[in-house]
Amino acid sequence: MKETLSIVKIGGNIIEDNDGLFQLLQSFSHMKGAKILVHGGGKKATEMGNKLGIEAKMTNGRRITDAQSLDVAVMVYGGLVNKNIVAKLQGLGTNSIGMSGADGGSIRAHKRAVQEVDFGFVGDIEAVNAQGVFSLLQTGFTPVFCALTHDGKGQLLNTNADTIASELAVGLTSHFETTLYYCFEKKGVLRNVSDENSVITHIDSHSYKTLLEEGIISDGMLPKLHNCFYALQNKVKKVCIGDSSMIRNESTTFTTLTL
Ligand SMILES: Nc1ncnc2c1ncn2[C@@H]1O[C@H](COP(=O)(O)OP(=O)(O)O)[C@@H](O)[C@H]1O
Ligand SMILES: CC(=O)N[C@@H](CCC(=O)OP(=O)(O)O)C(=O)O
Repeated sequence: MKETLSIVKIGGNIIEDNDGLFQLLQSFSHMKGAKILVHGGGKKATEMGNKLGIEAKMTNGRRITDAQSLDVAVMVYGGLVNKNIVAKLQGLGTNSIGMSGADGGSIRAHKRAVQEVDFGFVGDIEAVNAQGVFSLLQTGFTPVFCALTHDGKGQLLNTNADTIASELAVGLTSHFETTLYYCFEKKGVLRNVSDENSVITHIDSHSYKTLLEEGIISDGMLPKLHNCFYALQNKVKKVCIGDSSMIRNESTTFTTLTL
């Protein structure tokens, strides 16, 4: 039987909340077995960009990344956010190691072709170096991935952190039985975004389609759900969306996805 692997993705709003982030990292530290943390930081990048006079442009939950925005993304995701999380996890006794997709050639991508929208330096993932990441896990490291990939020719690219998490989960199914947790500030996918208690506890491919048609899934929720189903279609064992109580096994109210 394969060993289990938990991949936890945390989003921008958790990262902005110091206490919430620390609580989440504590819970993550207590998780048993092989694990990987993937973080975003979109909000922080927008905030830093604003301070530098670089305005954020988003389309369908994805950032249009010109050369200046890419610099901000590299500084914020690969530097500020990643290194703070790694240091906090070290403080909690988890031997974490900060990773971008360029480190160890772990995630190669290509610059997205221009279609209706020119996303600039946004990377679509081509390959995950599962063997390399597996070796880190076997050595006892806990990788902490930021939202950056590389094209193998020297260019860093900005890739949505939800996508990084699902591609890692899929890539590592060759070595592990993988569970993917999307942690954000809400209890799960909500039927009504302004009602915290309207959690949809189960979504399958059929209800997903209906939720999209009804416009219940929008903004940042679009790439998240897309990535959940991509993972399930590619042998990831379990996918859940919820707040940090989900990974503490304290809450039964979160969203579970099935095909
Ligand atoms: N049906 C929905 N349920 C929950 N959140 C939703 C929904 N539709 C849109 N959203 C929005 O999506 C946001 C989460 O997307 P995003 O900020 O990209 O996630 P993350 O925090 O993981 O980066 C929520 O804060 C919420 O405002
Ligand atoms: C291409 C693209 O959209 N990249 C994302 C990467 C960061 C991210 O995913 O952050 P959250 O998880 O906090 O949203 C961005 O720059 O916003």
